[in-house]
Amino acid sequence: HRVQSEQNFVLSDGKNGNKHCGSPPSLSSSLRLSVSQVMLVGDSGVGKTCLLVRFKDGAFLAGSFISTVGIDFRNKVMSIDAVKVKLQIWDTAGQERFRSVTHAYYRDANALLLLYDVTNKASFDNIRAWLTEIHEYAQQDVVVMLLGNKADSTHDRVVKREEGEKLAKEFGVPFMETSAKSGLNVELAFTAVAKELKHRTMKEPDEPKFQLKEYVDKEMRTAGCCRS
Ligand SMILES: Nc1nc2c(ncn2[C@@H]2O[C@H](COP(=O)(O)OP(=O)(O)OP(=O)(O)O)[C@@H](O)[C@H]2O)c(=O)[nH]1
Repeated sequence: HRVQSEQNFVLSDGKNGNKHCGSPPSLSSSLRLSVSQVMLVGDSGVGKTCLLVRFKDGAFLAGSFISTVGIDFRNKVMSIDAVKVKLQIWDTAGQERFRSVTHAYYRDANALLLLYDVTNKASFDNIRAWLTEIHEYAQQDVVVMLLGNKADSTHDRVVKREEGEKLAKEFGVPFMETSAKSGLNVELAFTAVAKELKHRTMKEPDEPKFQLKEYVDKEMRTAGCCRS
């Protein structure tokens, strides 16, 4: 498949060549490491691979559409409040025939980015089925965020932003529109999830609980809903 997998993340302290692998190091706050698994799910063609490539490489995969086979992953380390958050991001195949492969990975996911394509009504209508599947296979406390991708395609749009907002509200999940092509909200989507996961695993006793939905809503308001 087009995305090359990465494994064995190593965090180096950059001073004397010491390396800290696996479990969170406790030397200093700048070396604290939170590791989380994020899965991209949704119908085939909604733009899961492109979203991941945009986030990881800052590029858009233009040209012919090559469907993901099975599952693939890439790592990205983000700096959240002086903590290194390593996201292991699983790019799943949207095609029905790979569904059993995807099911096997749900259990280990800490967060799910559930995508539909704003130019494809069926992909939006299928979100309910995806949420049922998530409920069945994923951990009860998994973080779920709904993303309406391809928001750059103004002429081909068939799903209004308000429809996405309404569906997300019904299921109590945060929502934003994204574009792997323009970069709209891509960084924000992953940052929001990384913040939530970091707070869950490394919350200081006196730190207030992080409110993911409030954070997303505030960031969207600040940016006038659209930022890349
Ligand atoms: N205009 C536009 N096109 C996009 C965007 N994201 C993806 N595409 C296009 O949509 C097609 C499918 O993108 P992929 O990322 O391969 O879709 P996928 O969800 O990974 O598909 P599967 O691997 O089959 O599950 C490609 O032709 C992309 O170029 C976007 O934000 N805007």
